[in-house]
Amino acid sequence: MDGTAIAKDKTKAKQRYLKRKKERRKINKNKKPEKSRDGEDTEDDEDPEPDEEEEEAAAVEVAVEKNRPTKRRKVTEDSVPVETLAVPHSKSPPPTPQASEALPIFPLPVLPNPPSKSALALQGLDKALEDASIIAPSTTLAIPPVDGTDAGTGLSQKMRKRLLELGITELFAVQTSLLPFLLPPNPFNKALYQPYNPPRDVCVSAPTGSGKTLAYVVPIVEILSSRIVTRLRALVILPTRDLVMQVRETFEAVNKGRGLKIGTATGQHSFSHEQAQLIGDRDTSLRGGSSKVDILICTPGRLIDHLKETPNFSLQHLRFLVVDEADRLLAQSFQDWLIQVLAATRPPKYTFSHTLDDLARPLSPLPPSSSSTPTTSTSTLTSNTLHPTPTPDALAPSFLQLLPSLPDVPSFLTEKKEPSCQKLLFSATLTRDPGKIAALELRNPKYFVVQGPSSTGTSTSANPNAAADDDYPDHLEGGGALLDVVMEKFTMPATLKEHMVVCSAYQKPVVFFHLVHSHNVTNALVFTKSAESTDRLVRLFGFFQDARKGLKGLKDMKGLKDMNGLKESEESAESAESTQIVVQAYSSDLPPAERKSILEKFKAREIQILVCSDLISRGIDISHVEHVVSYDSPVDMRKYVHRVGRTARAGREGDAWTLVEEQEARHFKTMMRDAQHLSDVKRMRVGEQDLAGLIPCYETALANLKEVYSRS
Ligand SMILES: Nc1ncnc2c1ncn2[C@@H]1O[C@H](COP(=O)(O)OP(=O)(O)OP(=O)(O)O)[C@@H](O)[C@H]1O
Repeated sequence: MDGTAIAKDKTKAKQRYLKRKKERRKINKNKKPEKSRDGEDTEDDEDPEPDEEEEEAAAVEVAVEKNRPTKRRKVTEDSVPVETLAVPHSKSPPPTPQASEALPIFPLPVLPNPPSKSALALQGLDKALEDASIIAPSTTLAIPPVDGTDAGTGLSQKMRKRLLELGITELFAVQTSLLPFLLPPNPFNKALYQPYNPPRDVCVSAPTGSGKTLAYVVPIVEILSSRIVTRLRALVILPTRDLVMQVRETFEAVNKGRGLKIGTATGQHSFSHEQAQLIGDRDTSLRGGSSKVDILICTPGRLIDHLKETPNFSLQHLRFLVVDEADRLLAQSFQDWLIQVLAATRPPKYTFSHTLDDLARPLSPLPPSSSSTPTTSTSTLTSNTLHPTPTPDALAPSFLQLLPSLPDVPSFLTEKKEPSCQKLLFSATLTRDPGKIAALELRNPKYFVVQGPSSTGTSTSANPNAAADDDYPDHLEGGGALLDVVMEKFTMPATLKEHMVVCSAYQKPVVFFHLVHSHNVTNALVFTKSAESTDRLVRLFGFFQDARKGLKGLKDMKGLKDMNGLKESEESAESAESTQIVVQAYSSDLPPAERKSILEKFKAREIQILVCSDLISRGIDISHVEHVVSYDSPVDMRKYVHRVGRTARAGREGDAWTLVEEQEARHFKTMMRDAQHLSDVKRMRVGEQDLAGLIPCYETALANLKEVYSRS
């Protein structure tokens, strides 16, 4: 706007201002204006002439207003009482002229309180989890006498007899609930095939060493014992070979006298050797498959190899699919193993329009995307394509559609049938990741959770009076225990004692030696972060022991009793000299046969300390393990739970020691605090005076180790 325009506007504004003033004066004259008693002018009594500033303001207002789409009034916070904001317009008293001009004040934006972790955890909670059976870890149930009733356990006389022979006199918590569920009284629900009323899937979360293996081995043996023809009816998938061997032993022990055939596939033997163990007929094509085993225990990699390349290897007859250490296996995407396994348990989406040639074709180990691509083959049954049709019992009911049939005549053959495969998932740290659980395509899953008294709210019967968590919905039974499950607060064995020692990196090996010599930490599993770390610690320990022996020899030779600086070392050497501790490395670098032999020696107590990486942190069950040392502290809570769970199994006592380097202490404590577990881990202080006696031998061992590494 140029100067002339502003001047014009200024004049117009002034004229308007004067006009309004004149009108106001007229009105005031008519109203007989009052002078205040003290002579001050009332509000309306203004200067006869607007001063320069007023004019300026009026001019600027005009200029600004021209650019505004609508006129707005400036409202200060003080101008309208806050309370009026809460009153709805319709109910408020007629506004005063000033109040009516004011716009309501809206509260300043503030961030809402963040939802609590527990509230977040419960969002979108799976219905199945809401209905979980929460079992107190202390629950037990005596095995009913062989000649009596099963007392609701579902166990047959034969099974009760066998368990008692194995020294099992009572059922552990997880078994007390799972056995009756998997072995219901109704024989139809125990049938090998249940095409019209398939069984519910099961997810089990129970602490380490709480007897999950028997909880699935017993029902599988019970139900499969009714079979007449051997078919592959139970598939157990585990993450490592060592676990496969261990679970096989349990199956063999329970199956004794039942005649079920048990096989393994881990890649320990040649592929053709395994094929010969698993499949009876590899030459003819059999739509129903062929199996020499009733139960197959395997690792996922080898299983996929057989699905792809072993003729007549079929999962159509599966009654049980067990995924043990489920969270670990679900984290492995190896060859999409899960998708392939699930697809192989379902019938391909074929129509009834197959030629008999289709039936004569070799059984494709993996039907091409069996669930997703329907075949397009058309029916042309001619006499020269006729082959002997497979007997119906060779096919599982849900696969009967592979038979040539009479599509226009509704019959039991055409009625929809579900695969009878019941999925059983187990872990001490079962995942709650909805994506991973969804990938399993569970059928109406039932959760069983063995959970200790909750620290977060109302709990299992073991702690009914615990304070309720505010965020916890009332309708959820099991109270805070379920919240703990959802928030992955894992339950530890009640008989486990946990300790942590914070030390410097330099001190760590000697703190370990101190634990061995002063706290009798033998019959121990020691976890390191890598195979290399395992190797270094074992060598260092060897040099340390040699140095102590040397020191003892020196003492004997010189008859030294009070030699300055050596006294303490001598004493500690003396205390350990009687027991030469055998320490052995166990790592993935070793060939399978050697690993097996080392484990056997450890079980036979020929080795007192086994140093290993996390290779055997899951599932391995060695009853005499009294101590677990996390020499390198675990990076996450799951690892911690599985490591410490190698001791204090089946109700036995055990100690877990975690050596935490100073710079890792914050991470470790935060991890424990987040899992609401920090208060359960007792801090043990190891002072310099505790280590002084060991330092000379440690220094010697370090020097020797350095020399070895500098040579290689
Ligand atoms: N009812 C029982 N009575 C006595 N011992 C039992 C009973 N059930 C299981 N056990 C023993 O308890 C030990 C631990 O069982 P198991 O290996 O099945 O634990 P788990 O729950 O699978 O542990 P992890 O999560 O570490 O794999 C085994 O030695 C097993 O033989």
